[in-house]
Amino acid sequence: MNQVNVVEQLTAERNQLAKQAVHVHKFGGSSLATAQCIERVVDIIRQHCQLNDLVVVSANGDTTDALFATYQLALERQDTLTSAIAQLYQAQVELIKSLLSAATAERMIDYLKSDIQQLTHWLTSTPEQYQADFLSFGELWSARLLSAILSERVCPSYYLDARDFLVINNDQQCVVDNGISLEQFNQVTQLGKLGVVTGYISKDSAGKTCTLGRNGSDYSATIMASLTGALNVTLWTDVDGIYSADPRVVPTARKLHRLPNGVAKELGRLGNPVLHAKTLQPLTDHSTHLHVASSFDYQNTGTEIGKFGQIAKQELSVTYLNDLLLAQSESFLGQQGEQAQHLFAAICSDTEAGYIVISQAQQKAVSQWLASHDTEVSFTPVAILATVGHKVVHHGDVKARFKRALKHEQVFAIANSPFQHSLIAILPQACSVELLNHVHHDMTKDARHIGLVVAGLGNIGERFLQLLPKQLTQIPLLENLHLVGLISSKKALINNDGIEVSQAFALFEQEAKNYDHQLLMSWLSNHPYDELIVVDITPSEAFSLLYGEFFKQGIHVIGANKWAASSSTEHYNDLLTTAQQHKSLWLGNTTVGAGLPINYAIQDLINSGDQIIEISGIFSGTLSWLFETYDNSVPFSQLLLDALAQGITEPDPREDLSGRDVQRKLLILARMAGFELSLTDIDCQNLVPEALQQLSTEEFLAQAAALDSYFADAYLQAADQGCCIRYIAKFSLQDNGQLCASVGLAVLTENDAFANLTPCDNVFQIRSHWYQDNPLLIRGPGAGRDVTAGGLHSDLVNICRQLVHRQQQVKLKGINTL
Ligand SMILES: Nc1ncnc2c1ncn2[C@@H]1O[C@H](COP(=O)(O)OP(=O)(O)O)[C@@H](O)[C@H]1O
Ligand SMILES: N[C@@H](CC(=O)OP(=O)(O)O)C(=O)O
Repeated sequence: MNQVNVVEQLTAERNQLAKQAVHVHKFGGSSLATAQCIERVVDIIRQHCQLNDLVVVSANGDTTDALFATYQLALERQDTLTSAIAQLYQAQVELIKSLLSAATAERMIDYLKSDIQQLTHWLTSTPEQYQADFLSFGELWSARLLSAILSERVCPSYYLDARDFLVINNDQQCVVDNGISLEQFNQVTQLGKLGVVTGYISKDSAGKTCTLGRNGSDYSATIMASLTGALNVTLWTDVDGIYSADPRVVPTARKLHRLPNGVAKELGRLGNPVLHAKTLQPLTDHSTHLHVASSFDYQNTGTEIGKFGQIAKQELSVTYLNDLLLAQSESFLGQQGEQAQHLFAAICSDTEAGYIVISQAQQKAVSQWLASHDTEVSFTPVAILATVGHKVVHHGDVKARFKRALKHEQVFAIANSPFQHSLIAILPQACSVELLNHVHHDMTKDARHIGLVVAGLGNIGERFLQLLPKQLTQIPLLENLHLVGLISSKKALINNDGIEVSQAFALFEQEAKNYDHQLLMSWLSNHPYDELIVVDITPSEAFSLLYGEFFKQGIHVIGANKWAASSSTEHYNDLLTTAQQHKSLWLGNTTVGAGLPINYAIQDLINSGDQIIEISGIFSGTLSWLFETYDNSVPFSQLLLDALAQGITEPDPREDLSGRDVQRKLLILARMAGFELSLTDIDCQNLVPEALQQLSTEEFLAQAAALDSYFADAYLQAADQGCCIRYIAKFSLQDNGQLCASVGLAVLTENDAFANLTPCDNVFQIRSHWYQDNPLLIRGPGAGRDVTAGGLHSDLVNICRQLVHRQQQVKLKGINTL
């Protein structure tokens, strides 16, 4: 068979199997520690697995530790061995009894008794011959138990002892013999059932049991994926992802949402317990997706390991390994040093200084190798502390920061890592909690990645995006802000690796897909950012109805859209409560007065202890223009058509004349000022006579002259008294504690503060306890492309300022989950 045919056949086999094993789920010991944990795992399997997936399990809880301790007692011939064995037995019996029906439990206990008999025999005769066989019981018991539970409660299931098929070369590297393993796997696998496979254990080519090393079940899982062509591997553990440092030790650790393959490999090699050093080895073609998730909080998104763009590559983390040895010898100089580094897969080395750093277990092997070279060697206990990130060795700034962080510490050397993704400091003493926290802080303090989604790409949206590139370069607070989503009413473009801001519109034109609500919501709930901000520049009520969902996901909203802030009291209060519960921020600077700082003024007064008693003014740019300009020299309807032609009114000017927009704005301000009010509490004068209200836009425009006499009369009556007419909004607190609120046409004296505005300007007058007789006035452009887009940018900077120091809580079992 030629090469192509072999590949084709292998691919065909893989594909066939891929249909069977779609997903490999690995549950670590912590996820299977107690009956309650196992119940949770059964739930996860029920929800996430399908028949023919594979489940790989570790020993329950600390069983492997207990087995090691028992083995040690056996080696030392200690009297306590019998009671240690009894404890192993008892722990399993308790799990079996609490999770299975009486009949199945009885059968399982019979199997267990026979295992105990077997292992007692080994441990009391020649334990050293049976170490691996003995340690294998942890995974065997765990797989047998889970499979029995699944068969009783979920689906047909069977357990597989990996020693029945998984063959490795166990001299040092644990390399899998894929050919034989696959062939034997095909013989033992059962179709139409969910297989539960033992992690951690395998056999060598002579059929002897061997283990894959501590934490080796992760490696078992990726081996299974590679053998079966599974496209996904999920490592379910007790933490909801991989963090920038061990979260049990570093409370400020950040979740790494997406880890590039090479970086994950390096983290595993340098001590991160969530990833065994070899976990990524079998996934050479990178088509399999690796995912770390918490079995204690399985709705929460974990860490994805794969191939990602620039944003994921910026992440840094810190890891450490204690109990290592620094081996110094002439033989570690030059080429020989390189050979030794490779042979012992040293943690790090320096072939100019003549040393390698190895694990304590390697001391004997290294000594033997050096003896054959006839050179002296000295071994010194050391630890390492490393900063890990994509190609960090090439980042002078990261290197400099790492050195600065260690400036006052005792460091033997900063060594060359054999891989480009880490910088490694060798410490003459164990890495302390303080040191780890200190270095982690210095390396990651500025790293919070914020995703930005812009919804609504109309006039203001376009301007907002045009301003964005410059904002990102000139405002330090926006340093880690990435545009990741663009949404119009029909299309959406989402890119986790970031959308180039200077080409946002072109990219949207080329790459946006039809808007799919389901897909969008699922992305929003699984986004890989520390924080996500949605800027709503749509006029859509439907989009505003998503705010509640956004808040539940911890997503922040900047709304130019008035619907949510002026919705019913019940809905509005619900939104506020949900946002508060989920620590989501909601800013709406531009809903009233575009970029004018009316919201800041109100908030500042209230936060400072003042009480607002009245707000009034002209809140509509359109109505401001119309009444500032109208002098009865041309009919009102003609002025209205002029305003329409200039884009000053809405396409249907009745939306402006109805007063509803002003009514909503007054409601928003009243709520901002701390009053509970609904739209119906605000009297609203509709300037469109009833007869014109139901017409189509065209019909209305054709009959607009019907408005003229009303406005001419109003104007002339006012002018007779030296006054003018303006559309005013006002709420005020009455002596009886009631709020009186209305919007409508009012007659003002010519020198009134509201009577002499630049057409289109807004004016806001605030009376409070501190500003009673001489009220606070804010006036200026209250609409328009630049000022509204500018107001949205003001909200964006404001939100980023509030988020910059925010820390997300680590979801870690035992610390904050059950
Ligand atoms: N950088 C890190 N990110 C996440 N977890 C870490 C990290 N460093 C150490 N840990 C710890 O690793 C533990 C998970 O590893 P492990 O004991 O192998 O889990 P399992 O029993 O599921 O295989 C977690 O409890 C977590 O606290
Ligand atoms: N039970 C083995 C193998 C393993 O991978 O366990 P865990 O998934 O709990 O780290 C050990 O404790 O080393």
